[in-house]
Order: sequence, then C-alpha cells, then structure tokens
Amino acid sequence: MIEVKNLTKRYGDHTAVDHLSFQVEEGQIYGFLGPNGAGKSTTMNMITGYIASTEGTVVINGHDILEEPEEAKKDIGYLPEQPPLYMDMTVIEYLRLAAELKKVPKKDRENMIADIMDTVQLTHMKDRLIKNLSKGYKQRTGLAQALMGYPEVIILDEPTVGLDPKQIIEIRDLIKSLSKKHTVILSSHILSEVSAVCDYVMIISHGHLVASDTPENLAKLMEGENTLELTIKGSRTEVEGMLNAIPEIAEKNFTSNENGLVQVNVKTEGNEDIREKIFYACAENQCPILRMENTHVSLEDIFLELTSQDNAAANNTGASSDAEAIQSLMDDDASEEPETQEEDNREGGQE
Ligand SMILES: Nc1ncnc2c1ncn2[C@@H]1O[C@H](COP(=O)(O)OP(=O)(O)OP(=O)(O)O)[C@@H](O)[C@H]1O
Repeated sequence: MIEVKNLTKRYGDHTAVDHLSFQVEEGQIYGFLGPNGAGKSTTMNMITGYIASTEGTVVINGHDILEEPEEAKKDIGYLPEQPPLYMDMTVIEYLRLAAELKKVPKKDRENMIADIMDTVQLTHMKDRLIKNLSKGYKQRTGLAQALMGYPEVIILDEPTVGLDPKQIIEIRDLIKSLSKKHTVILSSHILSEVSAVCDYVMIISHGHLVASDTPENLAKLMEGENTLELTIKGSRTEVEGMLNAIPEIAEKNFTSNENGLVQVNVKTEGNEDIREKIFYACAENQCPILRMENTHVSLEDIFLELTSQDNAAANNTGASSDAEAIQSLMDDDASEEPETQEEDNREGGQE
C-alpha cells in the first residue's frame, strides 16, 4: 500500500531523516514514535508530498509521490501538526473548500461533508466560525479535512498535542474508529498514546528507524532472555551453589543479601521456563522462595533503551538534560506543555 525506501532528508549538513525504509499495509494503525526532533514530521511531510526527499522514494498504491503526485495524493489524507485551518470561515465553508480542493465531484460533496461531519461529531458546530471553536473541535475540523474524498490512508502528525485530557481520549477513540475504514499512520512523542492506539509501532531516533513491530512483539523481542526476580531465604553461598547447579541459567545478578534474604535476578538464554527447577532446588536445600517473578518489559523500557543515546532530543526539546528530555517523553501531561515549545522549535527550525 505504502512503500518507503531509503527515504532521506538533509538540511545542509544535518540529516533529519536517514535512509528510512518500511511498508504500510491495509487496515491497521501505525504509530511513529520518537523524541522531539527525531524526524517524524519530516518523514510525514515527505510521505504526503509536502516536501521533497533528498534521496529515496515513497510509492503509494503504485504511484511515486514525486513523479505522480496527483494520483498518489488521492489516496492520502493529511493532518499536519499545525492544521491548515482558515479561522474566518465557518466549519461548513471550510469543508466545502476542502472538498473542492480534493476534487470531490460536485454532486457528491454535500453528502460526503455531512457524512464526515457525522463521523468526527462536528455537525452541531457546522455554522461556527473556526476561530471560535475549542482546540478539540478545531482538531476535529482538521481531521474532517483529512477525511475528505475518503482516502485510504490517513496521516496524522501529533494529533493530540495541546488538547485537554478529555479531548485526548475523544480524539484517540475517533482515530481508533477510523481504522475500520482507513489505514492510519500517526506520529507521537508520547509512549502511552502509541501503546493505547496503535497496532504497529515504528520507533524513530535521529532519523533512523530503530525498531518496528507490534507493541507485544517489541516487548518479547527485548526480553530475549527470560528474566526471573527471586527473593530466597538463605545465605548467598547456599543460593549461589543451588543456582550454579541449574545449567540453563546464563547469568546471575545478586542485588542484595540482607537479614538472611538473598535477592537475585537470573537470566536464561532461551525461552525455557526454569521456575520448577528453581523451586525443587530451593526445596531440596530448605531455602524457601519468598518471591519469584518474571520481569515484565514495557514499551517504555524498550523506548528508553533504543533512544537513550538521543542527546539531540534533549537539545531540541530545550530540556536541560537527557533525563529531562526522556522524562517528557514518558509524561502524558507533557503533551499539554510542548505546544509553545514546539512552536518555538519550529520557528527556529523551519527554512
Ligand atoms: N526546514 C528545516 N530546516 C532545517 N532543519 C529542519 C527543518 N525541519 C526540520 N529540521 C530539523 O530536522 C530534525 C527533525 O525534525 P522533525 O520536525 O521532523 O522532528 P519530529 O520528530 O517531528 O519532532 P517534533 O515532534 O518536535 O516536530 C530536527 O533536528 C529539526 O530541527
């Protein structure tokens, strides 16, 4: 459906997007996840033909976005980070303009506009001036514009930035419902958003695709080895001796040894379940197990591991340290704040 090959964008000697390749298949919600400045907007702008790539190709349903832009763009609806709204128009006037620009046949326009307003729950606001709408309704208007012409693919750049928590939930639900009829690609710097909404996650860092899979598979991939956290009653020597006798254990990491309790994390190389072996070994040596837990790897852990070198992200967000930048990625509320910050970045960054 969409095939991106070696997509690259350079601004002078800065490479914003570096040889990205991926494919998008029908009927799923894809999430582009990455810190501020990772290259998400640049990628989306290239996919939608807003800006030209320095290298590489984007082919949409067989049409190259640069060579056959009209055919390729027909299949795409785009809601950029800053929705292209005309503040002095009413919602309906704006949507009529959008329908005209999308070359929706005249006879179909009014029905399509009514249907789309219904889908995004905007009908009761149709005669309001856009400048008088709340941010949530402005976003719905932008979304309605993206849906005009019923394109197969909807591309949404940070669709919930700047919305209040209630509006965020409503827009996320709306996005999920859109996936029944459309393939959706959205970008976000917020992990919880991507894991709440997306079937497939592409993690981007410094313009590189560092991982792509379902949230569940990414977690499995990162687990790689089985990790068990244990608290065992006994001495460290006893526990170490017992664990040494279990050949499947590849690594042991003793984290504490106090008050007759040993805390240890053990890893196996394969996916073999060694819990029973540990149980019987401890029972035989009369060392009760007080706690045994499989370590859970969350999407957050993966994201941090894959993007922890992202010093540039810290610079771009204006955060004073990596830790701050990473914290902002993990913090849902951060979506409220960056609005002005991002605008600042943009003003400084855009050519
Ligand atoms: N027009 C431009 N001229 C120069 N540099 C640019 C331009 N647009 C983007 N950049 C730079 O390219 C990099 C990627 O920017 P991009 O906006 O794609 O990131 P992003 O992941 O979408 O982040 P954000 O969420 O902050 O928009 C950044 O370092 C940015 O400063």
